[in-house]
Amino acid sequence: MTTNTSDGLKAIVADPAGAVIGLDFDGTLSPIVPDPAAARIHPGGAEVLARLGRLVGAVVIVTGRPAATAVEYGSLAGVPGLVVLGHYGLERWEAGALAAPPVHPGLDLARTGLVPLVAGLDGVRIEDKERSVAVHTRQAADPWATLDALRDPVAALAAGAGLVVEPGKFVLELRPPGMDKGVALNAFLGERAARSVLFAGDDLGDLPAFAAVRASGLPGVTVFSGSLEIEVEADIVVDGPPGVLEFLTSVADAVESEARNGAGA
Ligand SMILES: O=P(O)(O)OC[C@H]1O[C@H](O[C@H]2O[C@H](CO)[C@@H](O)[C@H](O)[C@H]2O)[C@H](O)[C@@H](O)[C@@H]1O
Repeated sequence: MTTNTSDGLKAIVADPAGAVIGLDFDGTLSPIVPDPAAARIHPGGAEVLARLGRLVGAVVIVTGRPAATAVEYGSLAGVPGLVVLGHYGLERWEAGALAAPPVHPGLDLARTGLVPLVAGLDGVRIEDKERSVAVHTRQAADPWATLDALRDPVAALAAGAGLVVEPGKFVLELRPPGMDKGVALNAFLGERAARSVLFAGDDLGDLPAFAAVRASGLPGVTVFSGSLEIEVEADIVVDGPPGVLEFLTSVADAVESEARNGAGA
C-alpha cells in the first residue's frame, strides 16, 4: 500500500506525536569524505535533530556504522529521545546505553581473508567495525575498477564466512545476515505504533528502508540525499546533507507553525 508524499508530510505536521523520522548517517547527515574516520555531521545537524526530537514521536538513525560511532561523529548524545540502530539494525543505542548481539563467528575469517585480497591494491582501505568489516576503494586510483575487481572475491569470502555483502558508495561490507534497514525500521514503527513515517537516505543500503516506508501502509515520505555517485528513486530529492538538514528544518518549522495556529484556533 502506498500513499502520496503530501499525505505523508501533512500527517507528520498534523500529528507530530505519531511521526517517526528515520535518518541514515553517512551521505545523509554527514557529507561523504575520503577517510571514513574523518566523517562528521554537517554543521548544525545535531541542533536540527534536537529540535525535531522535541517535536515528533521519535527520531531514529539507522546506519551501517556501529551505533556508538554515529553518536560520536554526529555529536548526538544530547538529542532528546534519539534511538540509533547501528550495523543495519543489529545494535541499538538509546539514552547512552548500547544493546548488541554477540559478534558473528564468521567475522574473524572475513577479517583475515580480506588482507590477501587487498594486498598490493593502492588506496584500498579496510575498516574494521567489530561486528562487520568493510573494504573501501574511494581512495584508489580507479575506485570503480577496483571495486568491480573485488566484488567476486569478496562475495566468495563472505559466503565462506556465513556473512553477506552489503555494497555501497565505493565500499563492500561483509556483515551478518538476517537484518537490514527495512527490517529494522519496520520493527521500530511497530514498537512506536507510528502513525506516519519519513526516511532519508543516500545509498543502496537505504533502499530496504525506503521500501519499508512504502509497505508500511502509513502516510510516508522517502527523501533521497542526492549526489553524483548514485541515483535512487524517492518522493523528494534534496542536495546532500545540507539539503537534508534544510528540509528537516522546514518540517520542524511547519510542525511548530501548525501547533501555534491550532492553539490559536
Ligand atoms: O548507513 P550509513 O550511515 O550511510 O553508513 C554506510 C557506510 O558509510 C561509511 O562509508 C561511506 O562514507 C565514508 C565517509 O564519508 C566514505 O569514505 C565511503 O566511501 C562511504 O562508503 C562507513 O565508512 C561505512 O562503515 C558505513 O557502513
